Order: sequence, then C-alpha cells, then structure tokens
Amino acid sequence: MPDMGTMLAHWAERAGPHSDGALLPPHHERCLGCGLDNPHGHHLQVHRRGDGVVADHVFDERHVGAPGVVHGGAVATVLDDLFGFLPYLVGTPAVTRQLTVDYLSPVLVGVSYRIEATVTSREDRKVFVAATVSDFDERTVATSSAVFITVDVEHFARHGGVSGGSPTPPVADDHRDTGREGEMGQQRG
Ligand SMILES: CCCCCCCC(=O)SCCNC(=O)CCNC(=O)[C@H](O)C(C)(C)COP(=O)(O)OP(=O)(O)OC[C@H]1O[C@@H](n2cnc3c(N)ncnc32)[C@H](O)[C@@H]1OP(=O)(O)O
Repeated sequence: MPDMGTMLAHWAERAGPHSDGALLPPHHERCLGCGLDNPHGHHLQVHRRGDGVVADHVFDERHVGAPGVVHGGAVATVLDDLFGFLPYLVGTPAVTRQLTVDYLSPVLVGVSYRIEATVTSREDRKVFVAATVSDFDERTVATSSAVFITVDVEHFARHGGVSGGSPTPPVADDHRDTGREGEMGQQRG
C-alpha cells in the first residue's frame, strides 16, 4: 500500500537536489508509473538530464492495445508519470490538471523508446510541461503537453491515504481543493 507518511516525510529528500544524470527516486513503491513494487506497473527508471528528465522504456505484453501495438492509455500513463518527476526539479509538489497526447505513429510492444520531458514555462501555480517519445532512430512517435498545478504536500494526505486496497468511497462534490482549506487550515502550495 502507499506509505503516505513516508511519502510526505521524504518529499524534500526526493525533491533533491539531484545532480545531472542522477537516477531519480520513484514517487513511491506502488506508483503505477515508477514503483518497483507494483506488479502492474511500468517500473519507469527516470534520470535527470539538465533541466529535464529522461527515461528509456520498453512496453510489454501487459500494455498491448491492438496486437503488437501499445495501448494509448499506457503511453499516456508513462508520459504522465514522467511529467510527475519534473516537480522534483521545480522543487514543489504538483499534480496533473490536463494531459494531451499526440499519437504520431504506433508505439510498439518490445521496442525501446526514449521519453524526454521538460518544463516549458511557469505561471503562478501552473507548470506547463512537454515531452517527446522517440525510437532509437530518433523518430518521434508521440508528443505530449500537460498542465501541472503546484500543491502543498498535504494535498496527498487530504485526498490519498488509501490502505489495504479498500479505497475510501469518493465524495461526489469533493473534486477540488477549494472548500477544504478552511476545514484543514492549509494553504495551497
Ligand atoms: C506524488 C506525485 C505522483 C505523480 C504521478 C504522475 C502525475 C499524476 O498522475 S497526478 C494525479 C492526477 N491528477 C490529480 O489527481 C489532480 C486532480 N485535480 C486536483 O486535485 C485539482 O484540480 C488541482 C489541485 C490540480 C487544482 O485545483 P485547485 O487548487 O482548485 O486549482 P484551480 O483554481 O482549479 O486551478 C489553479 C489554476 O490553474 C488554472 N488552470 C486549471 N486548468 C488549467 C488548464 N487546463 N490550462 C491552464 N490553466 C489551467 C486555473 O485557471 C487556475 O489559475 P489561477 O490560479 O490563475 O486562477
């Protein structure tokens, strides 16, 4: 199960500083994108490269859509997760608000792809990011952009903290941070 306490306690450590080329720590052990203890996960290995992040990744049969072709949702998952490493470099937690993927060519099962992401701009709490997925002939097969919104680290405690595979039922009108701040006495990051 996600260890929320550890995740909160270790945010600062995970956020760095990380030297250029360093392997970045996973978001947490069960993360679908990068957690090594998630049997359904992509086990993404992400390195810092300059002001961006990079991962080489091979999708496998668990990620298939059409025969031999990676499911578009799996590609989006990996892109989203890679974007989720940029907050380590930005220095403040942030979560995906919008994710766009252009699927230029089929992404193939069993083929190694290089996925690179960087921050393109920032505006208050908004962090605009972009990524490319390229094969080893340096042919771009997908591009992506996303809007991340910075949050305080307690965002994850407010909305997460699921244990034992029995998620707390969602509250229908609780899809925004707004309105809970008074109750929790927290500032958004
Ligand atoms: C530990 C990390 C793991 C990382 C894993 C990989 C990344 C992920 O998968 S994260 C999980 C998926 N994402 C989520 O669960 C987030 C769900 N959404 C939320 O919690 C909230 O909507 C949240 C926190 C993002 C923003 O809510 P809230 O704090 O109310 O912000 P809100 O006021 O709506 O928007 C903030 C600003 O962004 C702007 N904005 C919102 N959407 C967009 C958009 N699509 N484009 C441009 N700007 C936008 C708003 O206009 C607003 O601007 P301003 O401050 O200038 O008025």
